[in-house]
Amino acid sequence: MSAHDPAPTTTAATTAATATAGTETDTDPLLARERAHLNASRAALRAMREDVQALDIRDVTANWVNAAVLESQIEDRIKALADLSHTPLFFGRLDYEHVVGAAEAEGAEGERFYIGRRHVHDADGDPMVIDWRAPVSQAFYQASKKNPLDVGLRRRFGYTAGELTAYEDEHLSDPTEAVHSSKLLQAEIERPRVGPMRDIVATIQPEQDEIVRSGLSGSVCVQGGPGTGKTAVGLHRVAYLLYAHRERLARTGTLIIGPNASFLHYIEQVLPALGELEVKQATVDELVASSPGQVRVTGVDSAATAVVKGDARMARVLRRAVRSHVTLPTEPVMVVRGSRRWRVPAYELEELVRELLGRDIRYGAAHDALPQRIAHAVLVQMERSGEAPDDRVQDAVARNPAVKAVVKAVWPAVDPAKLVLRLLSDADFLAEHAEGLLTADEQRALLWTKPPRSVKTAKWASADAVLIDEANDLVSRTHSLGHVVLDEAQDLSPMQYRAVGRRCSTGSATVLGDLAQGTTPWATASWAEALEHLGKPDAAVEELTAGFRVPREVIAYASRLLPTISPGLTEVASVREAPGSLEVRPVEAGALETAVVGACVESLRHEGSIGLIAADARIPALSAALAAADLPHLAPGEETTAVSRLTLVPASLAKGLEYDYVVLDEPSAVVSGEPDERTGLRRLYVALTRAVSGLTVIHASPLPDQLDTAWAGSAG
Ligand SMILES: Nc1ncnc2c1ncn2[C@@H]1O[C@H](COP(=O)(O)OP(=O)(O)OP(=O)(O)O)[C@@H](O)[C@H]1O
Repeated sequence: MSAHDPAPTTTAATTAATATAGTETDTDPLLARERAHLNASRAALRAMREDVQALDIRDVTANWVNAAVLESQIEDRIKALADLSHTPLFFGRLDYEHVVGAAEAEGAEGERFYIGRRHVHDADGDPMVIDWRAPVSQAFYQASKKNPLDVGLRRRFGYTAGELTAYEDEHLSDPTEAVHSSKLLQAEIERPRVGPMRDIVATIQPEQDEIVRSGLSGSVCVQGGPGTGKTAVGLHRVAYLLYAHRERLARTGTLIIGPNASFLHYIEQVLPALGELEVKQATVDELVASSPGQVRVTGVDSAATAVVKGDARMARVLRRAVRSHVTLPTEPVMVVRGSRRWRVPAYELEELVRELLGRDIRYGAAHDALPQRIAHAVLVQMERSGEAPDDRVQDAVARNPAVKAVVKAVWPAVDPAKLVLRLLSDADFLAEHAEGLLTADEQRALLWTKPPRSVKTAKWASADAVLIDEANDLVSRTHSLGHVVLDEAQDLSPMQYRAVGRRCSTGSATVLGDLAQGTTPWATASWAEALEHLGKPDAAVEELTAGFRVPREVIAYASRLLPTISPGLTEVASVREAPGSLEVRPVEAGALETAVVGACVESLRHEGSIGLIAADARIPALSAALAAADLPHLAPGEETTAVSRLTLVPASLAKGLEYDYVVLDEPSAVVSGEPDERTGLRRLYVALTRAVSGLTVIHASPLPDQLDTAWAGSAG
């Protein structure tokens, strides 16, 4: 069989796709040819690596600083050129019907292309593998029978233990060939999930690809139910943007924001596996903690207080409070230089101050500009009286003690942390600036019952750090990055959106989330609102509805909660063909832990990772029960390995994570662990949607009505 063999391809494809190494496929000449290309590509990659290793930089660098920079660049390149045995060099092939035009081909010529994670060329510079992000590769993800994009053949390759063992062909321009679903995609989705998150380059779906490749200048917001690939899409989008706009983003920077450290740890391998080593990751708390003059967070707010602190109206309160430091001058300023005295009258100073207030520049920038403005007024007088002062004179006047004194009185420096401290401790000061914005109750919720003595001794909560960050930005502009990916965005407060928005004010953002998974008291109700706070109201909102994680039966069960927790949201349509399993087991009150441990033991008989998810308050009891049964377990974020596969997951940390088999302990405890029922049910929805292959729910207390009444399945 050859690439252009008229043999019935569906059969050939199916046979080939399901074939494994060591079977008759070893004699398949086509597979042999593809393996030969793989070996030749590997050899070419080795040669590329050796070329870089052999580089002698002694003659080209003028000094040691340049040499050090160049050396580290070379080291990175050597790392990027490593041939990783567990990541195949290419995963697909495209045979175009015609030679591809120069614009799309970029670094590749001809009509046949092998698509892989990186570009590989032979000794003559001819391409052997094309980067998946190159324009010519896009058809691999987008071409269809309906719109073949000039692709005659799309071939997907299957690997077993690093060996090329299977392929699957689609003759897109052949009207007689039936459309069939990809077995390799199914195999990839169903592969056990041990270890950190993996890349999905080989199987990105068309609707995902559109988001991945959307331009750098626009912001995108993706709403998608659990397991629809939002995180995967966000990470691949970063990889794509770095490829398409490498120089610009190297200058401006990219950042991925996730909900907590264990989640960030779970996703941190994806970009390095795609050759991108430079992307930073942070939580919102870490982000604001890194701004200048920040405080140490040691306190916790009540939900009611945190909601007020996170409300966008706080930005206006802070703005008023910052600007309240400006007082209009009532006295003239007298500058003495040599034998002469120059007087700027109060009304002229007032004009300067009013002009700066009206220009809406940052408070700190105006503070820095005012001395120069006053000096300019003095210079005008000097010129009028026949002197010819230059810039140095203006600078000297600006530094004159009389000018400094008037600036200090009129436009004093503001310390953001001290300002927030005063707002939260001084009822009159707060009332003055919150008037017409916050109710008396809201103001009371903000005030510390026992005001701290100083910034250092205050028990700052994380919402306070966000307020300080806002105040910081009112004083001096926050540095903006080129692109920010914000994952699990539904959980941010308006003030947190503003904090993230500042970090991409001159760049763009990818916002990923699911309104139904919002579990903070301030979780966003609509994307339009969230994007407004982020400062990207024009971002395109896309929806992903195909689910790649949760089996059909399990997602259907979890979706019974949707009408209560997020009416109007589309239920995820699972693309998983394997049926998966769902079991709901009621047990006697005293037998809960034993039943849970038993379910973990059963799950461990399967391949892959196991997550035991429970209400946070239940974790100590379950940890003890696992220990008593000699079942070692990990904490979320700790990497599962072939020997250590069971993780005990507090429900509050389950978001974004996934396990092959999930045992869910006592759903009603997960719900009652939250301040209100809707948040509790949303937390439960998150917990119910972490399973890739099977979910066992164990309960001693009645299940929430939404799950129970509608459920006529295998309970018991
Ligand atoms: N096109 C794809 N091919 C193969 N696997 C995919 C694809 N898209 C997503 N997946 C896999 O599906 C799983 C869920 O993806 P991901 O975690 O990105 O979903 P999510 O929408 O962020 O979920 P959640 O809302 O629960 O955070 C992951 O294992 C991911 O690798």
